[in-house]
Amino acid sequence: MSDLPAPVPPDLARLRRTIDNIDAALVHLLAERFKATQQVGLLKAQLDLPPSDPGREAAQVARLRALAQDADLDPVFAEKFLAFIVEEVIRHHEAIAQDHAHTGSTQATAQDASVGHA
Ligand SMILES: O=C(O)C(=O)C[C@]1(C(=O)O)C=C[C@@H](O)C=C1
Repeated sequence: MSDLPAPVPPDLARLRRTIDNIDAALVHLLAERFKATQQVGLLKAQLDLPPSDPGREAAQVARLRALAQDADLDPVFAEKFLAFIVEEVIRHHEAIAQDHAHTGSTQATAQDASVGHA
């Protein structure tokens, strides 16, 4: 019996490299999305708008479900994935609004956030 790890079959290794590339792209895409929503949170706090917008979310869900269907992705999964992200965004918006309420101003402007200074 050897302690060496079992060799990974070439097809599995190739597919895992593709998966790793896709996961990296997802991380970068999510980072960009959160940079944009950070600016939205600052704007909403400055304009005294509520953190969540159920009408906007309903439109996003309808659009993503249709896109998912066209792309052969389970629309239920697409909806859950969006809800997971939006829930986190709303938590961020609430924290920014609280900060704004306590200090009288948000620590960064939406413009600062757009160039990565937030
Ligand atoms: O578009 C907005 O108003 C946002 O705050 C962004 C966002 C999103 O992450 O897409 C988050 C919360 C809202 O309920 C709707 C959408």
